[in-house]
Amino acid sequence: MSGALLITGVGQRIGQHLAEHLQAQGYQVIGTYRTDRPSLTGLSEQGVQLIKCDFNQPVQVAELIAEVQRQAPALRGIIHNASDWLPDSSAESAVATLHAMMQVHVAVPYQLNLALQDQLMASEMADIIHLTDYVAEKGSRKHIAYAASKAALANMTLSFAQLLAPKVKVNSIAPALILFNDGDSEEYKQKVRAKSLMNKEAGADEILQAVDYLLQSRYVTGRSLAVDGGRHLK
Ligand SMILES: NC(=O)C1=CN([C@@H]2O[C@H](COP(=O)(O)OP(=O)(O)OC[C@H]3O[C@@H](n4cnc5c(N)ncnc54)[C@H](OP(=O)(O)O)[C@@H]3O)[C@@H](O)[C@H]2O)C=CC1
Ligand SMILES: Nc1nc2c(c(=O)[nH]1)N=C([C@H](O)[C@@H](O)CO)CN2
Repeated sequence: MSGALLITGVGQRIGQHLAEHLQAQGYQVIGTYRTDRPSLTGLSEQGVQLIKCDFNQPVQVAELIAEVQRQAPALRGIIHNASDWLPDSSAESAVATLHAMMQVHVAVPYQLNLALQDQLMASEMADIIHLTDYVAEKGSRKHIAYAASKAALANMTLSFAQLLAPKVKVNSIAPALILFNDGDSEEYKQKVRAKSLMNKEAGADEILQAVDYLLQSRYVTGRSLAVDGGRHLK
């Protein structure tokens, strides 16, 4: 396993797990982060190239693109992991919520994919992986803007797969209940676990295994890999 991989949102949880393990596999991970966290020290010591970027700041996104183009003239892949899970807010800030969801889940992935396509094409083989969500196909009563933005991201998988084939494969991974958040109550955890046939919190390794499968494939593109414990059958 080799080549430069851009992973967004590596400061914690799934993104951190992906960065640590893909760097250990021999890829040169370029990881974006927004918030300074103790985890970043370990990633840096492991050799991950860290770039601070708030996707709500256009100048910082432009600087990120220029820095990736400098560091990786040939880019093995982009994993769009960065995300905010905002609940729908009160009416007065509803548009702000929708804009925030579309910015992090749609606008920046769209901008990065277009701006870095020459670098992806310069790699012997390349992958784009969009981290979407089971709710992209199902909807969500309490995260309407979030789910709509993930559905848009899933649709971009179809478009970019057609645009960049055959040199660059483009796929989605659609998770459900991979990691709970600090502060989730036992009552909430029990309720959410019960939404899937497997009735469990999957763990970040399930996403790493899905990423490994897609990076090693020479054929799968334009598809969404569901990692959701059979939630669609409950
Ligand atoms: N956890 C789960 O059970 C599920 C996760 N998913 C998807 O999997 C992916 C990983 O999930 P998870 O690890 O829980 O994600 P997190 O909620 O931990 O978010 C990942 C990172 O995204 C970064 N981020 C958020 N907003 C911005 C922004 N405006 N600019 C730059 N970075 C930003 C944050 O960076 P920082 O910390 O540096 O501020 C954060 O650490 C996400 O796309 C998520 O939607 C889908 C279904 C289930
Ligand atoms: N960016 C994030 N997206 C999502 C998260 C999260 O923590 N951050 N969590 C979920 C949950 O798994 C939800 O599906 C059940 O609690 C969904 N997306």
